Amino acid sequence: MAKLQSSVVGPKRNFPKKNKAATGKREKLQEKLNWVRLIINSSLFGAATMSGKSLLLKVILLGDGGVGKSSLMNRYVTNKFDSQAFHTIGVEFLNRDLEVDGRFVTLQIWDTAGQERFKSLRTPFYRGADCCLLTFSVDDRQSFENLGNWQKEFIYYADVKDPEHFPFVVLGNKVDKEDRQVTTEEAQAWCMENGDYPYLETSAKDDTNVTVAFEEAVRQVLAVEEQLEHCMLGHTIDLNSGSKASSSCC
Ligand SMILES: Nc1nc2c(ncn2[C@@H]2O[C@H](COP(=O)(O)OP(=O)(O)OP(=O)(O)O)[C@@H](O)[C@H]2O)c(=O)[nH]1
Repeated sequence: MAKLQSSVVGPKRNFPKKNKAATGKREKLQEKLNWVRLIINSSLFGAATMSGKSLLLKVILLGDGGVGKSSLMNRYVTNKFDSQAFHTIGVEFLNRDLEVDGRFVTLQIWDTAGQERFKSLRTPFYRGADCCLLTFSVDDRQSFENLGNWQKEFIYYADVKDPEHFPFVVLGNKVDKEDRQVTTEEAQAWCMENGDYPYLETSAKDDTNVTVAFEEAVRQVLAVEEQLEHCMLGHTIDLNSGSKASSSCC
């Protein structure tokens, strides 16, 4: 059903997680280069726009460094998993075409750097996102406790006008691991309290729920769009009768 379209146009990750010595000149130069490429790339795309017959949706993965954001994106788009993945610097994105409930969608997945030191490199790319995937790792309690900070950071830098209705989806990744520090019930409770968000437990390694997670993101966006369309239709004026059509939702 889904058509693969793997086009890496964002920056590459450049240094191994444990090799701090390699974060010198080369990294700074690479960051500058990434900025230029991303400013060009991001200016070419807008949120929820039509490209040909397909709807272009921008979804963004946020969460602490090392929770598996890049691995989820790569599993979904290229069906590959790298157990020696590198930290992301700034952001990168991949596209994949898919069909959800009869709608053709080009999903533009933006993967961000979770490490605090890259904050200024990732936040400029939040604007225009149609959905935000808040990600933590079930074997890392701190990453779960930081979800609220990620949610706030996104709302602030994406300049979300109506946070209560913005489609967030929460992902508890690395469910293949045995040393869990966060239970399913705790995560579900957080989602319920913070906006009744859908919660999915994923494993980029085992390919558990990865497709389901991205499809859920699309469904959430489409549901919001349908709601908006419904509201707009509700506000059309019937010129024949001279009266305003009734509206109950907006
Ligand atoms: N066991 C297991 N390991 C995973 C899974 N997903 C990612 N990993 C591993 O976790 C590490 C971090 O994965 P990344 O995908 O780079 O994490 P990230 O969230 O993109 O990290 P930053 O780029 O620093 O923000 C890598 O060693 C991955 O191989 C998973 O589902 N299960």
